[in-house]
Amino acid sequence: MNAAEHDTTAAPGPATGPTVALSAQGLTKDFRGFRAVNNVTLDVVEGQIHALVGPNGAGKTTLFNLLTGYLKPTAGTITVHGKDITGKEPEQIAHEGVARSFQITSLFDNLTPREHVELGLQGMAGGGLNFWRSDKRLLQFRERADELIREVGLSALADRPAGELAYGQKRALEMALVISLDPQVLLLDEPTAGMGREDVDRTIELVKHISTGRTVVFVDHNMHVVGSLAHHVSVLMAGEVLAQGTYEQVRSDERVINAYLGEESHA
Ligand SMILES: Nc1ncnc2c1ncn2[C@@H]1O[C@H](COP(=O)(O)OP(=O)(O)OP(=O)(O)O)[C@@H](O)[C@H]1O
Repeated sequence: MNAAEHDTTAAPGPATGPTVALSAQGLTKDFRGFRAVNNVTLDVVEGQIHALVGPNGAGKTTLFNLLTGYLKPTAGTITVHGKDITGKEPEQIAHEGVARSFQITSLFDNLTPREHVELGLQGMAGGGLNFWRSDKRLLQFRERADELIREVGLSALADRPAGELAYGQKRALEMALVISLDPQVLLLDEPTAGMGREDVDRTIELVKHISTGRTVVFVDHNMHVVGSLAHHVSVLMAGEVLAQGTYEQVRSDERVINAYLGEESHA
């Protein structure tokens, strides 16, 4: 099944079909002779939320790292809005409007959410991540920072040290940092990993909210999250795309049931 057949956002019209935001063609990654990603071809349609799922070791993280430039492919190409970004550095890919979620380790315990976002905005504005800049200079980013913090539901905690935030709140702060880059394509690596049900549901709503006007690719093991968010699902198995389609389509696919959804109980 082809992503183009499930587009929900592109205007009707030209036979060219929906716009592809991010595309992998024949993407392959070998680690010392072990093929972790094998000839993966997939299109992420602009404006859609695209899930990458699959059993442990299927190659999801490797594919994610290839798409964001943290790993270089052994073969194949990656394009963003038609532009070839294969082999480019993560920073160059970020310049093309592709951002990925930060890991929790990138937060500083002593800095508040507001300071984190202000510094992120400062870095993006070309000021670099200079902690010794004057408060006055940072003030210019305050308004936007407060807006982003509000968007992720952290206004009440804006001035608390990040080290005091609960796990789900730290993940929300990471989300604010990613969207502060104002990416067109947002890649979220297991946005609900390690969360309890309440935080999972909050994160689902948050991802829906921040996906407005953006394209989102996410990796997640939680089928409730995938079913709630994804317009399109690519199922990986042993480094290959086993099936693609809507959540309903892939979950009723015999190959997927055999290979993966049998594991759903411990997702
Ligand atoms: N740097 C590496 N060197 C060697 N093998 C690797 C490396 N990174 C990943 N692999 C192997 O590639 C395969 C795919 O791993 P990957 O982490 O991409 O899977 P995954 O689908 O993300 O799994 P999980 O859901 O457990 O995170 C695994 O067999 C893994 O052991």
